[in-house]
Amino acid sequence: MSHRLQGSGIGRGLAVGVVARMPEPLPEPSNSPSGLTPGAEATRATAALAATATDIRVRAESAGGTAGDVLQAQAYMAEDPTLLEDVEARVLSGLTAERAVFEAFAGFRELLVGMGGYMAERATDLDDISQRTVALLQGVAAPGIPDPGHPFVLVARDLAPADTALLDLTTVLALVTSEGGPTSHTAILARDKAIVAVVGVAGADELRDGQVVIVDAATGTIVASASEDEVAAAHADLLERSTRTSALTGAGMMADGTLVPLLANLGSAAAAADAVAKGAEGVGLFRTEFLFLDQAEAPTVEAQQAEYTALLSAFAGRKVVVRALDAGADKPLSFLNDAAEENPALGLRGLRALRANEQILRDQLTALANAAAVTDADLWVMAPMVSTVEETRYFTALGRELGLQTLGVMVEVPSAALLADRILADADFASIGTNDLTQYTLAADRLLGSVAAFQDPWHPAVLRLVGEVGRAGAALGKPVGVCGEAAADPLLAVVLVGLGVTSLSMSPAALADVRGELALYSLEQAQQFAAVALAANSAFEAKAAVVEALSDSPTHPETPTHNEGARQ
Ligand SMILES: C=C(OP(=O)(O)O)C(=O)O
Ligand SMILES: [Mg+2]
Repeated sequence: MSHRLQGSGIGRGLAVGVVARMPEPLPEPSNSPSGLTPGAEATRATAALAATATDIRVRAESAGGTAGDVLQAQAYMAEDPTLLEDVEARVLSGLTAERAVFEAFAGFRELLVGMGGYMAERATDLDDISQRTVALLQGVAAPGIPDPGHPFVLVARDLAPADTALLDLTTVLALVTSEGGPTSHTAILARDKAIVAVVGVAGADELRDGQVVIVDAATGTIVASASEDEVAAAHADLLERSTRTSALTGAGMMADGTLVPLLANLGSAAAAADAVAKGAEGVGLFRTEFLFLDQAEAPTVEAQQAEYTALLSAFAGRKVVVRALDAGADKPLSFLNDAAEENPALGLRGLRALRANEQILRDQLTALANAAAVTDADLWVMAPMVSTVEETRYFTALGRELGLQTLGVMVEVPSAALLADRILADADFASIGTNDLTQYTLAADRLLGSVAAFQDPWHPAVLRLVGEVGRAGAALGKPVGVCGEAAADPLLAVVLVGLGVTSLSMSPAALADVRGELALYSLEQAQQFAAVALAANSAFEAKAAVVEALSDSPTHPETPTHNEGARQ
């Protein structure tokens, strides 16, 4: 008999296949004393860690894009001086290199897990480095992706970034993990590679090799030991999805011709070409954090200018929205966020941190103005985590002083949404960050698995705030975008447009699905769906009510699956 398991779905794909489990980790290295000198063990340990870092870098280069960035960050972990010192100290106390690496990484892992949230979700990255290095020292193969000789659904406790980044999508139909939250690297990479994935699945440890499962990311469910009828229905669903127009390109447009520009969220200029190939009409959110990560101090104006120039050159004649550095909370930077805070998400982050270090902001805006002057893109610059009208005035005035023309703010805090009419009187545009807006509206840490159920942008409280901003934008004739994950949910994207949002920005992998869904409805229908969602009492009810409303809709296909992007 089939039964259902539940986790957090990444994307909206569907897959049917047999389970192949990731092999168990290597056994713990023995802690009997070393037969070699401490010096010799130290050399073995250092060489093995360096080789692991090099190996991960090679994978980073072959993966490229977001996966490459994630792996580069993991390679830095393998070279972390504090960890190396810890390993050396353990070797000097008489341990073997294997045991010293194992213990040092386990200690650091505990520290990260204790910190919770984003840091805790990096624990898998550390485990992976430890396993690879110990395997290297023992001369055995590191546990890796299984190869059963046919396509399969990969089931694992969690996957290391190196493994997720290099998954062979011709054989891995879907990914199911028992650990990891929606912001773990596994989830980020799965989203980026459009892998059908459900993470944090309670009971996934019971799934066995060869068992037939149906993985539905849209609902976050796994049907285990699926019956023949269930498998047949899933195959019919897959067939129906494959015939849908999921690879549309061209301007984002509703059925009545209303244009809704579909833009890309990017983290590096190197990702621009892929975004253009996937149909991005421009960039709706360029996250500049990566330029500042792993640095002892902020990059120079010249270094930043080179990156911004490369980005703008890839989008000549198109809109590119760059966000000023958003440091703090889940993205701490040593040179900006030095004081310990009890509640960093409510602390000196985003524009607040920049204001406390104004030279860093001035340098960044100068680099952007210089890049805009030598390229033909339409550069818009926005501030992160703005919560007051006064902050809006500060940012737009400073940007204008430094030569920038189009200046806006991110609406990520309820206060900014509620006063959107006053904020948009000063700002040229607003871009709603639904990830943070949901976190702050529902008072639920966006990185904490235990409150993940609250972190749902379908919640009518969040939608009401989006509607406030949409209304203010329409009254003042100012554009209002959405660049949080909500924009990548095709059905929610339609609702957002109905609430007055004028452009949507998302991971390039999501563009085709959103474009296809928008094309099914007129603006008037989107407004009706928005009204239905606003009238609900919960995120679940809001979505269910819209699904019901659209099934009555004349333009919708007969089977309202609205969950494209299936693994086919
Ligand atoms: C787009 C957003 O910003 P980030 O995810 O980078 O905080 C958001 O908060 O929705
Ligand atoms: Mg944000």
